[in-house]
Amino acid sequence: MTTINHQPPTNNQTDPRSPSSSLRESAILKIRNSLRPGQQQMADWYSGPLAVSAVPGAGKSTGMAAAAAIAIARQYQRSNSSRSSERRQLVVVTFTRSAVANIKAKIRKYLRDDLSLPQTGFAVHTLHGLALNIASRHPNLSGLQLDNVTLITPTQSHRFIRTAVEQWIASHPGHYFRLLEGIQFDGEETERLRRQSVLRTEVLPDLATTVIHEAKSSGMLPEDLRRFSEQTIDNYEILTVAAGLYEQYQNLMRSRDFIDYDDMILAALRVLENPSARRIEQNQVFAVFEDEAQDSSPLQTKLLQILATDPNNPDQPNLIRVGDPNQAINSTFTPADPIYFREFCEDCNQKNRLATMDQAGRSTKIIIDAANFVLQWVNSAYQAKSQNFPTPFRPQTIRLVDPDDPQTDANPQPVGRGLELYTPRDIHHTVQLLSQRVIELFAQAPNSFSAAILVRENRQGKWLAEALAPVCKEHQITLYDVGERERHSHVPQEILALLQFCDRPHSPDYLKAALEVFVERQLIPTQDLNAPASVPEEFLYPGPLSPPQPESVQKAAHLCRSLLRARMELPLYQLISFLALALNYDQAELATADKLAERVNLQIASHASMTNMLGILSEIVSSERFEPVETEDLEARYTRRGQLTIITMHKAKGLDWDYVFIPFVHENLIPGRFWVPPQSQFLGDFTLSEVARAQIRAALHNQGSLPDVTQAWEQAKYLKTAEEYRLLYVAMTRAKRLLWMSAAQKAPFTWSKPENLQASTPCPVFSALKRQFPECVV
Ligand SMILES: Nc1ncnc2c1ncn2[C@@H]1O[C@H](COP(=O)(O)OP(=O)(O)OP(=O)(O)O)[C@@H](O)[C@H]1O
Repeated sequence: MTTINHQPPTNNQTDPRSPSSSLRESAILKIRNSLRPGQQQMADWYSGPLAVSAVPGAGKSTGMAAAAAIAIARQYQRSNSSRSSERRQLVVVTFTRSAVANIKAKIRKYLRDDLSLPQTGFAVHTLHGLALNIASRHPNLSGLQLDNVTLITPTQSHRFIRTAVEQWIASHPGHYFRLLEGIQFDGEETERLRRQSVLRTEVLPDLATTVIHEAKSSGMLPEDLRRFSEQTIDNYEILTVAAGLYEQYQNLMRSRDFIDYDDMILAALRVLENPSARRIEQNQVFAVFEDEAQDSSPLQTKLLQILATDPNNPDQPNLIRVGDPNQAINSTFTPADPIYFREFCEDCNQKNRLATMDQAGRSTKIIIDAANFVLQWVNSAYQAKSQNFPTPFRPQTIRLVDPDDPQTDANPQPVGRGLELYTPRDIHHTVQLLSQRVIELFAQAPNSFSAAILVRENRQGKWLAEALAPVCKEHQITLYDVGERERHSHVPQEILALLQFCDRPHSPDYLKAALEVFVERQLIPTQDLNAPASVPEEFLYPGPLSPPQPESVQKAAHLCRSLLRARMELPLYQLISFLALALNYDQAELATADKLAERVNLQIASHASMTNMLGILSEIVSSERFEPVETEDLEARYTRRGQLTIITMHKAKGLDWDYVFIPFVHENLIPGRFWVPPQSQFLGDFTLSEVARAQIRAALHNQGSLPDVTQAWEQAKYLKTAEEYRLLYVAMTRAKRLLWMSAAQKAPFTWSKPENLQASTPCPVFSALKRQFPECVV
């Protein structure tokens, strides 16, 4: 472990003779002694940059809260002794809103109970919250008039993205035609219509959303992208297309006073470019502590670095960044890239300012052994395959804590074998084995343990929740499906899609969007929707001469016609409730739909028309203004004792449970692979969005010449599988006493059709675990 060169500042020191200061010093010492060595290094920080690279369960959050409280106490002393009336504060930044609440509570507790200080002198924010704060304090510089702007999240189906695509197509017929031709095309009319639908509603919106986020949150403008595009040669000129889409989107946003999350960061940075505003902001802050630093994008990092800089000592930002590059699980869908945090760690290391927290007390020994094994196995498998890419994990071994560790029951005793590896016959057998184990565990001590099932995607969770419900009911085990709660947020969007279709059934886009909702709700089988959507009339009302429709298409058409009939027959105010029933919503979703209906009907009461209804709903769907603010402490809700939580691996990050079940460790999902959907294979064996993303990353990381399409696609595939393995590592390290994993011999190929079972290969590292830990194979 590296020792930090932490030196108390000499000029501003407290008068050591003062009784209150020596009391405070002993309180600080007491907190420090309650920390383990790595955490103490954080607590010993006085100034300058410090990187903390911590393994899972090392106590990052705990250490950061203690270090923050100590830093605040020292700041009090400093300003008291200099008799300055100016109070600078500590800014703590973390990734999610629930983590904000958690850290805030911990810091307050240290200040109140241990240090007898007022619970002030600090602020905890998410990065976006911090940026918004700065931007709104200086509206003239940031250009953000908060009363006027509307915040949006540009998803693929967002109307701004769709409009940007349409506008780009209209002004770039040549490029568009090249895409339409793809790798081969015989000019056949139905195929042309189908390809148009794929490009307009799938490929280009996907390219736009990916590129806009990737480029924008790295500080790239459309013209930067255009400049980079000159370095690439490919038939479609993907980066040029991407730059065009980005430009259209920016124009739209600007003309309507809309902003996205990246704009918030950019707005704050604009403020900080101004010397006097920068000074004002910097003078309010004495240091910045960042948790989960592996998840920050380059612009976010820049924001923190500026804010943490003391204008009187600009070379040494007072910045602690804590993270774990091995838990970076957002890089394939956000521009966060563990590369940046790794770089910060290396920089700090050269200055002897890297602390490594490699001891963890969360899990029992065998779980730690298993996680270490996975890390090494994956790294060596990758090294054997290719030397061209960095290994998925930073080599780092989790160590058990010392015997005198402050955490009570650190590295607890295992329950059962601690690690249990199952190979059920099929997923129904998985449910049987899993429920047996759950019943046994809950019977032993019903309310004293926490337990969770971690799934890779919400559809698995939904299926499991249904399969487990009867058993849980019989044994009075509370089942909490986190995904179900989230599904409610889709209600307005789904209702809007169906209403738009009812309003204009002959629009291919609206028809397709409605069909997508049916597929998502599993009311019709998964199918290529572009074909029916490109000929709405023939699809809805096939004439005697039309070619016969396959059964899946007939079912879809039937469903669509029933909606249109309802539109004709029902009064407007009943429409939303009818659609909710047609979508087979569960109780809670129905309640959400009712609430929505009530709200919409109230707003259109004086002018009840379909147009007004659609207007109000689009507003609700496309702006974030209406998003319910989470007030509940979600982390506590997810980890409640005596409850079986079903949660995705992504959401489980940062949390832990006594028993963790990971039931579907199959190769097709972990590590999975990128595949090109059949409908867009006419463009080639790659996706435009992933190629563009890899090229932008290469440009950002100054990797010399940009990769061509084949190389970029290879890089994208590498990034994806590397990240999936990190996700598995995060999932495994959530367990304290029992880690239960399984890979059934038969599983669905896709979880949109869980009933279609086929022979399924386990994730390769699962087989390796079985060989390495034969005593754990059940
Ligand atoms: N010094 C300590 N004394 C007592 N308990 C501790 C200490 N440090 C950490 N813990 C406990 O260890 C567990 C893990 O801590 P924490 O959640 O802070 O880890 P983390 O490093 O943020 O984990 P991860 O990165 O895996 O999310 C928690 O239950 C916490 O209460």
